[in-house]
Formats: sequence, C-alpha cells, structure tokens
Amino acid sequence: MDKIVVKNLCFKYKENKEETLSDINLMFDNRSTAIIGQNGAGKTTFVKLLKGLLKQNSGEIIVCGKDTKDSTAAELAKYIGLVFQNPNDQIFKSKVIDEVMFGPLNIGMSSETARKNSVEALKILGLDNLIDENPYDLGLSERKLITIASIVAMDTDIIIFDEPTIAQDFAGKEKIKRLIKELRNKGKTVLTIIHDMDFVAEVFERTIVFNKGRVILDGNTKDVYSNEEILKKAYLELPHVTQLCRQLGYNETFLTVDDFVEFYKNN
Ligand SMILES: Nc1ncnc2c1ncn2[C@@H]1O[C@H](COP(=O)(O)OP(=O)(O)OP(=O)(O)O)[C@@H](O)[C@H]1O
Repeated sequence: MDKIVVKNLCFKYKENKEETLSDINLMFDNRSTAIIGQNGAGKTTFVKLLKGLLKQNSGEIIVCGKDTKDSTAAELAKYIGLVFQNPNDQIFKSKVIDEVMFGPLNIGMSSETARKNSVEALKILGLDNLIDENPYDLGLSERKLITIASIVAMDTDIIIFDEPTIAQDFAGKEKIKRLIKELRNKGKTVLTIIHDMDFVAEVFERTIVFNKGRVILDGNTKDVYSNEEILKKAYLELPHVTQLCRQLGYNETFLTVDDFVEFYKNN
C-alpha cells in the first residue's frame, strides 16, 4: 500500500517570485528511497510539506490516508517523523534520554514504552552508554545520531532523514546504513535526502532526482544511475566505481565495488 500519495503538488514561498516545487506526482510504498538533487532543488521543502510544516499552494498530499491540508503538524507527527539536517535545530533537553523520549511522549506514548523505544533506538546506534550525558557536551556526529534516535523512538510508519551522513565518519555511516536497512525490514517507509551518491548506491532501493523543483528521474537506484547524461545535467556525480566501469567500457551500471567484483568473477 502507498503510505504517501502526492498529486500535482505546487509550492511557492511567499517572498519568492518562482515556484519552489512544480507539479510533483509521487507515491511512496515501503521501498527505502533516496531523494537526491543539487542544492536548492527543493528537497527539504518537499519533505516539510509531507510533514505538514508547510502548506502547498495547490495539489494534494495524502499521508497514511490523511490529507495534510486538513491535518495539523501535531496530528501528522503520529505517522511521520523527520530528522532535520542540523541537530542543533532539534535538540533542547539537557539529558540524552530526556531528549530521545521527548518525541515519543509528545505523541502520546506511555512513559514506559517511550523509555523502552528510546533505549532500543540508542542501542541500535551504539549510544546507550550516553543516556545520562548532556547532548551539548557531545560532538556533532553524536548529536546527529541522538536526533536520529529520537525520531526512530517515535515508531512512526514513515521516517524521513535530511542528510543523515553529514559529519559522520565510516563507523557512523555504517550505523546509519544498518539502521535504515533494519527500519525497512520492519516495514517502515524510509525517505532520505542525501548528497552522498556512494551511500545511496549501497543502501537505497529507489532513487528520486529533483532538479529545479521538478522530479526528473524516479526508479530503482540502478536504473536511475544508468541515466548518466541526465544526472550530469543535474550536476550529480556518479560513484567512482560506476564511473570507472563505464570508462572501462562496461555497459552495465555497477553500484558498488562488491557488485563489480561479483560480476568480474563470474565472467
Ligand atoms: N524559508 C524560505 N523562504 C524563502 N525561500 C526559501 C526558504 N527555504 C528555502 N527557500 C528556497 O527554496 C529553494 C529550495 O530550497 P530547499 O532547501 O528546499 O532545497 P534543497 O534541495 O533541500 O537544498 P539543499 O540540498 O541545499 O538543502 C531554494 O531556492 C531556497 O533558497
């Protein structure tokens, strides 16, 4: 079933002359989905509309059966969680556990379930030893993971990450990769705005490309990455292994080194 249906969506910020989003038509099922596109393409605006933080000028957005135009952001928070790009926009409590439990409590979860979910989410991200710390005493990468845990703990059907890998080293990226796969296996719909094309290739089943407020590509990641010319025009650079294989004359699109090695061994 499609958890989000977007029809003929248009949006313009009052102070801007041009539309930021024009005629967007998309449906989201359980596939893990990356939303990519150059800076200013409209990705963050799009997810803010899904979450009900902005209201469209025209078109329709249905989230878990609810029309976002008739729903408050508080009502939609039960269905859709959004992790902001900058953790400092989200964190305000002085203890990690209180910060992570805030969202679950706010949507009406019992404190017992909120605590259980919060500890579980912190554990998945390897942060359960920081429960009593002040988030502001921690580094940017840990603060970012805490904001991710706090949304995961809300156990919403749809979870959106805005640039989750920023400020993460290899270990942090691996944690986020594992988390996204785990959420997907639990049947959650995970949408992620991201610039890291290698991460997209390794993790996401579906990729949507935004360009100047429109969707220019949408499909399984391998098919989308096969449209080299369109991606180039949108100033998006393919992963190095994909480029290398193309330059070596392979017609097939390889998303990861493992993909290529597997193919190479069998041919
Ligand atoms: N609050 C706002 N008021 C007016 N214009 C805005 C506002 N927020 C964003 N914009 C403009 O809308 C356009 C789309 O911005 P948006 O942040 O949605 O793009 P993005 O694809 O998420 O970019 P990035 O990858 O840099 O985060 C940009 O031209 C931006 O300047």
